[in-house]
Amino acid sequence: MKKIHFIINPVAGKGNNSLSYKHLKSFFNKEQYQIVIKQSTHKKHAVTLTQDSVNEQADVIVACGGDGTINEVASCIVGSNIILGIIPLGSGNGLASNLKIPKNINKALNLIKAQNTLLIDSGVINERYFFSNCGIGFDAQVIKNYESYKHHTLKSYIKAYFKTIFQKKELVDFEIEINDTILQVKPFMIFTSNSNELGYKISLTPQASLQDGILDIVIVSKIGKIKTLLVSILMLFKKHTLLKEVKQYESNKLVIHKNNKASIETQIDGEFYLLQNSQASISILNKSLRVIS
Ligand SMILES: Nc1ncnc2c1ncn2[C@@H]1O[C@H](COP(=O)(O)OP(=O)(O)OP(=O)(O)O)[C@@H](O)[C@H]1O
Repeated sequence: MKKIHFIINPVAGKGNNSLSYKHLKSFFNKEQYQIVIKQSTHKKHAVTLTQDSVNEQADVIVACGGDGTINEVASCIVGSNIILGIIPLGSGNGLASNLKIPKNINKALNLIKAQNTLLIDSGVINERYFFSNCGIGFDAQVIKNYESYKHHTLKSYIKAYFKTIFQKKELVDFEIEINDTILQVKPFMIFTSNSNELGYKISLTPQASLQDGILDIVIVSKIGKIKTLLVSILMLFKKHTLLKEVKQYESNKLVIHKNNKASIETQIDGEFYLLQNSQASISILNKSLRVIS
C-alpha cells in the first residue's frame, strides 16, 4: 500500500485551491493507495503538516501550491527516501515549470501516479533550504513589497517591482567569497539559483540545472533606475549579461558578509526572510531530493 499525502495551500496562486477525496479516488484506487489530504491554514503550516506526514510514514508527499509551499514541504524531506510530488497551484510556479510539471491538475496527478522520479539538488542558505533560488537586494525588496499586497498575482509582482524601483534605499557594502576570490561590492542584487526559472517563464539563470551540483550566481553591482528597467527588459530576452554591471558565476559555495554587521534581508524561494546575522553562507547538496517530474 502506497501512502500519498497531499498538502494543499488554499491561498496559493489565484486562491480557492482544493482537492477532494472523490476526485483523487479516480486516480488512486483504494486497494493500492492510501490517500490523505491536508490543507494549510496559515503561513508555514505546511511545515508542521509535512513533519506529521513524515511521522505517518508517507511514501510520497505532494506539495500543492507554488514555490513557497514546495519549499515548506521539501525542506522536511531533503535527504530522506520520501518522494516529493508537485501540483503547481502557485502564481509563478518556477520550480514546477523547470521540472516541466503541467499546471493542469489532472495531468499533474497522472504524473504522480506514473511516479517517474529525478534526484535534484537543494540549496542551503544558513539554516534554510532553497530549491529554486534565493536573493539579497532588489529581488528581496520586491518580494517584501509583494507580500504586503492582499492579492498575489502577476499584477502584484509588477506593482511591487515598480514600487521597489522608486523606493529610496541606500546600498550597503558587501564582501563576497566565491571560487577563492574575494569581491568587494555595493550590490544592487546577489541572486543565487538552483533552477533555470524564476517563475512566469522569466529567468536570470537560463543555463542552470537542478542536477549539476552547481549554484548559478548573478551579481549586479550598483545601478540606477533606468538601468534597473534596462536589466529587466534584457532579462525578458535572456540578454541581461550584456550589461557590464551584471556578472555571472558558477560555484558550489559562496559566503556573503554584510560590512555594516546588520541582519540581511533575503528572499528564499520567493518568500521574504530576515537572516538574523550579517553573514550568509550559501551551498548546495547535490542530488538530495527525489522529486516526481
Ligand atoms: N491558509 C493560508 N493562509 C495564508 N497563507 C498561507 C496559507 N497556507 C499557506 N500560506 C502561505 O502562502 C504563501 C504563498 O505560498 P506559495 O508560494 O505556495 O504560493 P504563490 O506565492 O502563489 O506561488 P509562487 O511562489 O509560485 O509565486 C506561503 O508563505 C505559505 O506559507
